[in-house]
Amino acid sequence: MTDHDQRAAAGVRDPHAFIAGLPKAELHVHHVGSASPRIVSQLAARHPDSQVPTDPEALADFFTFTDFAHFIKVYLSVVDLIRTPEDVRLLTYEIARDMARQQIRYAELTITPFSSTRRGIDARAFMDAIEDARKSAEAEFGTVLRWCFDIPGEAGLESAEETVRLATDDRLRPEGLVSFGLGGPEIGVPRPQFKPYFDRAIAAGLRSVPHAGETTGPETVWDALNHLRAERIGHGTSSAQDPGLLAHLAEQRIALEVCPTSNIATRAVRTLDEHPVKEFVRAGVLVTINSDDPPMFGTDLNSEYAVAARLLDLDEWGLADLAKNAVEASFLDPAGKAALAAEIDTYTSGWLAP
Ligand SMILES: O=C(O)c1cccc(C(=O)CC[C@H]2O[C@@H](n3cnc4c(=O)[nH]cnc43)[C@H](O)[C@@H]2O)c1
Ligand SMILES: [Zn+2]
Repeated sequence: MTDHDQRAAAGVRDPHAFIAGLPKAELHVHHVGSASPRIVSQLAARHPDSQVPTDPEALADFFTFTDFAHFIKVYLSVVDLIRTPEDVRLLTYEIARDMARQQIRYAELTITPFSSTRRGIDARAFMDAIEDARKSAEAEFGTVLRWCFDIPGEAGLESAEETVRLATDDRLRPEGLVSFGLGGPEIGVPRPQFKPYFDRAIAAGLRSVPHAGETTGPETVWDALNHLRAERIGHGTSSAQDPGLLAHLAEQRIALEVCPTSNIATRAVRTLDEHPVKEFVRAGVLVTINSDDPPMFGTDLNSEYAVAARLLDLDEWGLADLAKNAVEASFLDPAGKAALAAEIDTYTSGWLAP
């Protein structure tokens, strides 16, 4: 009996092994938020004065959040661990190693360069560090990385100006940069004020991918669409409250970057069973599954696919379709999209072959 026959005979539909080998793309994952305990320990060893614990149990406690504001406070203490271009390079390269272990073939990594340049890292050295890590990671692990530079909105328009400068100055702009985002808290940070910065980024050829509707209502998603010309929405959780918005997202093929465990960890959604991902799918919205800040939320992309399989009752082809949604919504070129979609199909057919 093959593995597949044994599983079928037992009536078992545990998707974990299938997901572990499924080639995947990730579209919503943060740079600093991807620092695993292993990476945090390495950085903390370099900077022993830091507030971040290195012991795994203490770190798990440290990464338990009371709300979104608390999450950002903790996030910034990890930002404080990244002090030199070599820290930036190490973090980026090690993230790619962790991605490759999960069969992530392509990732658009959200980076907040303002947080590093304002802490004194030279902009040129920062760009060289991420690009060096990107090239090494692709050569050594086979994972293709691309960058989304995001404005930390709560840090004000000064941060928007600096981010768009770093993203559009021909002498600085890194080769791997494909998109422009907006992160951090949404409450008290209206999206429309960032329109001029998104206009400049879009004019320079970058794609628009702001966070919206993670911690505020559907009007923030409309603002992201109307003012920031969003092509995908980071989270978009509250879109479920507005049927007209869901219809618009579905019709325009504007993907939602859904991050289920993140929404529970930051208390944006009460329980996984209450997560609106089912409503998105029912409305025909292009849903992609992502991990956001995986070690901080005790998850990884494979676990998020397992959550989606349960919430959406997906079989192997359903999971393959989910993986292909991410390919479709990515900023890969058409040949890259076709190749990754074909790899997903080949893997799935092989897995299900008798
Ligand atoms: O770096 C600073 O000095 C600074 C000053 C004021 C405010 C900020 C931020 O708000 C940084 C927020 C930071 O959070 C990142 N992030 C990670 N996960 C999420 C998420 O789920 N939703 C929104 N933002 C998230 C984001 O990329 C920003 O860099 C910084
Ligand atoms: Zn995010």
